[in-house]
Amino acid sequence: MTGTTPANNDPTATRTELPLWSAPYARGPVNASVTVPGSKSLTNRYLVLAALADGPSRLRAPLHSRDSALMIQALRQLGATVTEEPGDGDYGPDLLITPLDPLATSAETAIDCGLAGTVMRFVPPLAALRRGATVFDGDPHARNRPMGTIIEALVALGVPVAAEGGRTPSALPFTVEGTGEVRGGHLVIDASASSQFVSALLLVGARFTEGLHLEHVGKPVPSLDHISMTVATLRSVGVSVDDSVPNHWRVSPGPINAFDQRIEQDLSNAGPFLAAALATKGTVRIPNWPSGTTQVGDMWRSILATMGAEVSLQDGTLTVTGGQEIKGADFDETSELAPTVAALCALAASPSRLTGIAHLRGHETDRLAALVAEINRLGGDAEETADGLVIRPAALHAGVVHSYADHRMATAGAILGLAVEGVKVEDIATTSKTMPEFPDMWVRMLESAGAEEAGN
Ligand SMILES: O=C(O)C1=C[C@@H](OP(=O)(O)O)[C@@H](O)[C@H](O)C1
Ligand SMILES: C=C(OP(=O)(O)O)C(=O)O
Repeated sequence: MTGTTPANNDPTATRTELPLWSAPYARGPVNASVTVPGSKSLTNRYLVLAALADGPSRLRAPLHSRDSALMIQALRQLGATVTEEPGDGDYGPDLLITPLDPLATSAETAIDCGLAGTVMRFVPPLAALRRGATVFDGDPHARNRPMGTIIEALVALGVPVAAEGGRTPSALPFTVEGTGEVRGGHLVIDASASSQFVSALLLVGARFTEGLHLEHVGKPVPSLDHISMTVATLRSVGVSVDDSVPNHWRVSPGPINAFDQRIEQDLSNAGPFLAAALATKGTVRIPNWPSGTTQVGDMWRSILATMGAEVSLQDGTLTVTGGQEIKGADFDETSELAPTVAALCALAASPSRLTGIAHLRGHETDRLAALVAEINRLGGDAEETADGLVIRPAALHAGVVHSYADHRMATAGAILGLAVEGVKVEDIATTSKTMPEFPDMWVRMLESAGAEEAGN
């Protein structure tokens, strides 16, 4: 089910005709309970660790989406076994993983990274630990995503990485010549373009002969919560990580324990549903909200309260009720939550400023340019700054929201459509990157709000 996504995320390219989805317009307040599928970030981290563990592992309630399918396929190609068994969750089977054998030599294999940052950043260091050549490529736009740091890191670790013609690449596609062993030690990188460079190296560091002392030098690393998640995930499988000094991470060499792990639901993907409470002045409840988590999506509790919602977490259920109006506000470092926050800001009664998100230009699309273009196409007033966005109140009108093969642009369009009649979202199926169920879940949530039925 890896599928393909079209190349419409390059704003300068000729656009391909894609289906338009009539976003449901809410005629009244939504009142719904929503259970969200498993976390992409946790699923793909635990999949990598399972492939390197000292025995078979089980993931309970994992995500099943394009990004997790691409990761599973990549691990299978590198020699791990991944099978499914019925699970007890709402969203598909559990996964059983038998680790790969690093010493087994296998034929050259070509891995499709799709548009998944976790696959294109996390898998090349894993390929370095196996004997043989692994070719990496992905969707057309994947070739524009920052990759230089991970390539340079592997080369510095003594792992040959080459592009066609033998030159050293700075982006996809490229070939990693794995030797089955990496010495590790002290490695200096610039991870200012993506936290995933740090996570990718930490995830495999325990399997380097000398472990890894990773040091970041450069502008600040973005999305630090995702690095905390990597560190917590590693510790949960017995890996010793010292992150007590800022910009230094020390991973001790040693085994990765096999595990049986339940995956939390994806709190970032809970965002659009919670946003619906504000956009429709209704109530949305999310059961099984974790009491402690490293997911950046836990920030919804403070973000949505700042925007005027009533937010409570009781007996594990997060309840969000929208106020009379959405309040604009200033938010720093909203990471992958930013497109959802920006959609709410475009519906707000006062101005907002989002800062600390310059690196979103290297996400699934240039998200800053895409958000400005799409909010303004509906009559909004959004402007790009050096490191974020300014969004001022404006009366929005019907129109098409382009999704640029970006799941979070598509869900941002759906949020705008709740409050603005006549919004059509291009290629809603692109939400399959992390939430293939999104269109059905959205329509189900809106049954409580007298919404028009969605359709093409
Ligand atoms: O490690 C991860 O799972 C992620 C890290 C972040 O990447 P960046 O640091 O590139 O923002 C985040 O935006 C992405 O959605 C998932
Ligand atoms: C940036 C994102 O994804 P990726 O893991 O592909 O970087 C995202 O999901 O918002």
